[in-house]
Amino acid sequence: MPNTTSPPVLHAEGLTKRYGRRTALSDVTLSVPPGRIIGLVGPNGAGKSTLLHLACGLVEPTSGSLTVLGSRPAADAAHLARVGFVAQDTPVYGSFTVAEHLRLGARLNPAWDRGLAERRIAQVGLNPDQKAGRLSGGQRAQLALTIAAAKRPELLIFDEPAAALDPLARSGFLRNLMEFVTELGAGAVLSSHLLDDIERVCDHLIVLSGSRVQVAGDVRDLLATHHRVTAPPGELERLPSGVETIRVEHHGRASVAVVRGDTGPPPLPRPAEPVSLEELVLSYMTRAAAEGPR
Ligand SMILES: Nc1ncnc2c1ncn2[C@@H]1O[C@H](COP(=O)(O)OP(=O)(O)OP(=O)(O)O)[C@@H](O)[C@H]1O
Repeated sequence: MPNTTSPPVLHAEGLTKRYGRRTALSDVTLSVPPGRIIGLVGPNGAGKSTLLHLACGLVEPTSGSLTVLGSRPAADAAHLARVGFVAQDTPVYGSFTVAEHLRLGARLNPAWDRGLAERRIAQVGLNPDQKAGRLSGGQRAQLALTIAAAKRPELLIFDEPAAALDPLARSGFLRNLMEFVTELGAGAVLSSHLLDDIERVCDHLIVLSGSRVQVAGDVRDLLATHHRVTAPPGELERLPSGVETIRVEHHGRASVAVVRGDTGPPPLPRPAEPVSLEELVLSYMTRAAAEGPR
């Protein structure tokens, strides 16, 4: 079980990744304590997969640093075994059966939990003799999740794992993911465009947009420090110091702002209302899109 003396699950300082002249990730600095389920959200091309690929050691930073569970990503075989990765398209070997995938997993991973793998395959109704190439998207995602979890990693990384699944399959998949994380005592990073999913399973949020982190933190803290204020136009242009405007929308005779005040309830001229996680995320994404690349 992770404890408070464990190193941060992710720790980035000035992390930058360029592909040729294209900047995929720019000057990312963040630190996430262990044992969290981290939601990574952002528009297409924001840099989410790049951050996850850096965390798995699949690509190297151009500059800056990143540690995962206290070490350089994929530093050695032992570190590789501590991280389970499920890639965006949940790749499997089409001509291998489900059972062959499990045997391969056992051969490649010293801490392979055969009991967990076989129990999970039975629970989700996968036929061990079925060729993986004939599985549906949902079944493939379940197989990939089972393989990642049977490594008994300390951190599970998922790149849009549920994107191709129908709502019922997605709901089941997320429930399984939560069960695994609890059973393994592991942390997880989950990138998704589906804010409902993020809201359902994540307790830590990172919003990436335009290759930069727009906001990151504990979900409860973020919801406690962000508010919605509605006021006549003009009134929201002069907010007290210590209150940051994230986004303002004008609707006829009213303006609606999402604001951030980190030192208790913001001293606002109008009542502050709570925001949903979706509203918070969209406010940061809208602001980043309006600012354009920096
Ligand atoms: N191998 C690569 N070569 C060149 N450019 C790349 C490469 N991988 C990513 N990029 C670029 O880096 C930027 C970030 O891409 P990335 O895939 O990390 O975004 P994303 O947030 O995961 O997007 P999506 O939500 O569409 O999956 C994009 O502009 C993308 O075109």
